[in-house]
Amino acid sequence: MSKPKVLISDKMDPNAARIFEERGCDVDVITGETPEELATRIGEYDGLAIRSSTKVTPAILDAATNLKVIGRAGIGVDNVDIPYASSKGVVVMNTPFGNSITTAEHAIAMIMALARQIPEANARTQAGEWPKSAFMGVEVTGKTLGLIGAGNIGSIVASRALGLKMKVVAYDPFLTEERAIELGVEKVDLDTLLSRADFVSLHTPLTDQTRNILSRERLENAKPGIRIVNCARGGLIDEAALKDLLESGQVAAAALDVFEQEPPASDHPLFSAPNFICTPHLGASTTEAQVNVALQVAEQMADYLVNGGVTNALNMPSLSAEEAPKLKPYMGLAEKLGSLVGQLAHGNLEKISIEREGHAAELNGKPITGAVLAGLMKCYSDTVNMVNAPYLAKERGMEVREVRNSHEGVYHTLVRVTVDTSQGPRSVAGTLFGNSAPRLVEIFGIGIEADLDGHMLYIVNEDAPGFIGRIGSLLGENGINIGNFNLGRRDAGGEAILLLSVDQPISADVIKQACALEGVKVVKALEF
Ligand SMILES: NC(=O)C1=CN([C@@H]2O[C@H](COP(=O)(O)OP(=O)(O)OC[C@H]3O[C@@H](n4cnc5c(N)ncnc54)[C@H](O)[C@@H]3O)[C@@H](O)[C@H]2O)C=CC1
Ligand SMILES: O=C(O)C(=O)COP(=O)(O)O
Repeated sequence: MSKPKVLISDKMDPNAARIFEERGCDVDVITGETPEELATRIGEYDGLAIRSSTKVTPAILDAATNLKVIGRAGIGVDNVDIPYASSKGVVVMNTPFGNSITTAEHAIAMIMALARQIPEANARTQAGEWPKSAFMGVEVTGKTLGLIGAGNIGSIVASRALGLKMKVVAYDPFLTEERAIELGVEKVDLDTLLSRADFVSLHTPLTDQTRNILSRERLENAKPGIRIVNCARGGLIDEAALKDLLESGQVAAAALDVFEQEPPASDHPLFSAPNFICTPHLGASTTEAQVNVALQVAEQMADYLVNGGVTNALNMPSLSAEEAPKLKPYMGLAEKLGSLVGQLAHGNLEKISIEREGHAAELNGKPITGAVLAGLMKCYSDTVNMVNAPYLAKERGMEVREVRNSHEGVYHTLVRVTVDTSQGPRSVAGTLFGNSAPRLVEIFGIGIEADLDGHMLYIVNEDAPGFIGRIGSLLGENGINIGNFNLGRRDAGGEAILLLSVDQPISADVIKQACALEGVKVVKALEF
């Protein structure tokens, strides 16, 4: 098998490339390309490792015909179109903790820089002035810091600010009272926060709910002389309003690490505003954080590409490196069962139930469900996989039910897939032989043992003497060699099933001839 290929398209610590190579991937580091250049190149890669500069748009994803995983060496993923990536079956991962301390420290540095006007004092001193009387700072001790967003980074900022003897209030709809007490912060609503805070620091992702959270109106009604720090995302603050309010003095000072448009235009209005300082999206830029996120993203991506392990994915459930090898044969079985149902069932499949029995019930069910759905929907789309299958199923209004039955039946492990069809529920079931070889053991209530592999012929007929000879002759006359012959029947003389594996695809003409044989009810060519 050829090695997975990974492209690192943003500046990343060299440890990332080293880990990819050590873990069995080929890696190219090509940074600074235009979106058009990236679109031309991306088709050859299985993995794309990025920071915030690469924008993974639908156009890039459409061109990424081999892409399986996008790894964000950092936290924010607003530069990746996750719904579109999901619809394309591409896993999106981030490294949610690797740079949080560093970013929190940057926010604290910004607070201190604003409090003492360090950047401007430095610039004028080095320019030959000694402007001692031009600068009068404020102490942070005893001041109130308002945190908008108290997740990983916000919590670290809170602990550092408390160490600086600030009082901390926080607005975060997902912050519980218990967690607020644990953090030593007071949970308040946004208006209260803005009316009480001397300093505000933003630590939310950019979403439809947080965009423009510091709007002109909110800034105008905030405590006069408020100082604002944004080390989260551009787009959270109305930049034009911020400039006006810095000029009027309503906002005493502001520090931005991030801008709505990055890089900002060289004549960005804020650049001429008083008491404004900024850094070029440096929140995560320390040696420690960059080593952390590079190692982590490469480990996670290589684990997925090489072993199927899933960690910190934003669009699929996690699957540990220990679980992945145990689940692999089950996913093979599940996909084949899904595919069998998809090929045999007619009409709209509105309800599907995936039942795990015995050993299978002890495993993480989500990947098994994803694989069944992927197999099932292969009939409708050739780009479906276990990442996008659950999304596609939802889009089609399919009701998916997972059932666990830890009780062991005839088989020590079993996966059963049942769909509701116009003729009532229809189910197929399979097991693993020797814990690794997928085997079909039942179709529509009839016991039959078969390997679902390659070209197959499925026949339902009336159980009567001579039929096997007739079908054997028919295939022989058409030059079709039978590899495997599997039989099952409901009862003697009743409905019987024949599942043959053959060495070549079966033509429509042969199907027609088989349909014409006496006692035949259904004939279908299957492909696995
Ligand atoms: N400047 C830089 O270089 C860096 C920036 N970041 C940014 O910082 C953001 C926060 O990172 P983490 O703390 O790790 O994320 P997190 O997910 O741990 O925390 C985000 C918090 O925001 C809260 N939140 C969501 N919607 C909200 C709303 N409408 N109002 C108030 N709070 C809301 C969430 O409940 C959560 O507690 C990231 O999304 C990223 O955009 C992260 C790393 C580096
Ligand atoms: O991790 C994040 O969310 C960041 O914003 C860091 O961005 P960067 O990797 O420095 O481009």
